[in-house]
Amino acid sequence: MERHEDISPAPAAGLSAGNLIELSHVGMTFETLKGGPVVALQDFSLGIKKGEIISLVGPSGCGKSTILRMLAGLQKPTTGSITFGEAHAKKGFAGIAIVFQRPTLLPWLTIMGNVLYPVRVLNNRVTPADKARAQELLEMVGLADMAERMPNELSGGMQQRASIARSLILDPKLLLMDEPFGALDALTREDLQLDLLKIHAQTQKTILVVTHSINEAVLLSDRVAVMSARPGRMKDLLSIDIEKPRTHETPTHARFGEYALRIREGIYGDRAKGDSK
Ligand SMILES: Nc1ncnc2c1ncn2[C@@H]1O[C@H](COP(=O)(O)OP(=O)(O)OP(=O)(O)O)[C@@H](O)[C@H]1O
Repeated sequence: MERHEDISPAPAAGLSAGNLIELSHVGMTFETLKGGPVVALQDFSLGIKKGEIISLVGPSGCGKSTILRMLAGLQKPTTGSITFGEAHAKKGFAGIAIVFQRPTLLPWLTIMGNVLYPVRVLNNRVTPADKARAQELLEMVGLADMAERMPNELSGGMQQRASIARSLILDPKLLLMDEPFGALDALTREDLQLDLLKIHAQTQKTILVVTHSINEAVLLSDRVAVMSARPGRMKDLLSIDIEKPRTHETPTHARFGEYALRIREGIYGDRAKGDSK
């Protein structure tokens, strides 16, 4: 619970208007035992705006998870700086929550117990108001009737919904999602993507999503940050101007295809046009 210790919260006054967090010329070099230094990230700058969904896409190994870990306070950049505003103003780790690719629910607790777990850890007790809030969140993610079930009684998609509910229980300012739907089948994945958009419309959370899927990035995002191969740098930053609410039909819009192609070009260069990946 001390994971933010090594990144001092800078005053919110250091942030540009509308930004929740800023990464400024961030670099990360890992020292390895045998292979010498690995430059994972170089000169990466990004302002994350309050209330937006922003995706990071880029080739494997370009430093997406490293950025996420730095934002979570689990790693410190070797160069540059990260300015945290109100995301760190909350008690302990409560300002930032993470959803991983796997649901990581505690198997010995009910779904309600899992959603309430961060409250129990933070406050050492759970109040009726906390329980009511947990039930609200379970309703929001479509699990209203599942509160007393055990995790192994739920499908993978339902477990991931529960972990999204759990991530919201402390009302974080920033929600970090690391390939959150990567382990799900295609249809379940689509459902959860659209449900995440509904949750975002209701909560207006600031959400950063790491994804390997270009279509997922376009569907979910207000902006997409495209990264180059390692050492990861910002290659392109697009605003996705497609109307909301987005639906199952959104990917059929011409503009959706144009954004996807531009991202593909950012990642693959000229190869993108003849590339069916
Ligand atoms: N602790 C570490 N020590 C040494 N190298 C590391 C360490 N963590 C990450 N790296 C290297 O840094 C680079 C970026 O890793 P990172 O996991 O951030 O990439 P990524 O874009 O999330 O990859 P993927 O899309 O495959 O999940 C990779 O080359 C990785 O091998």
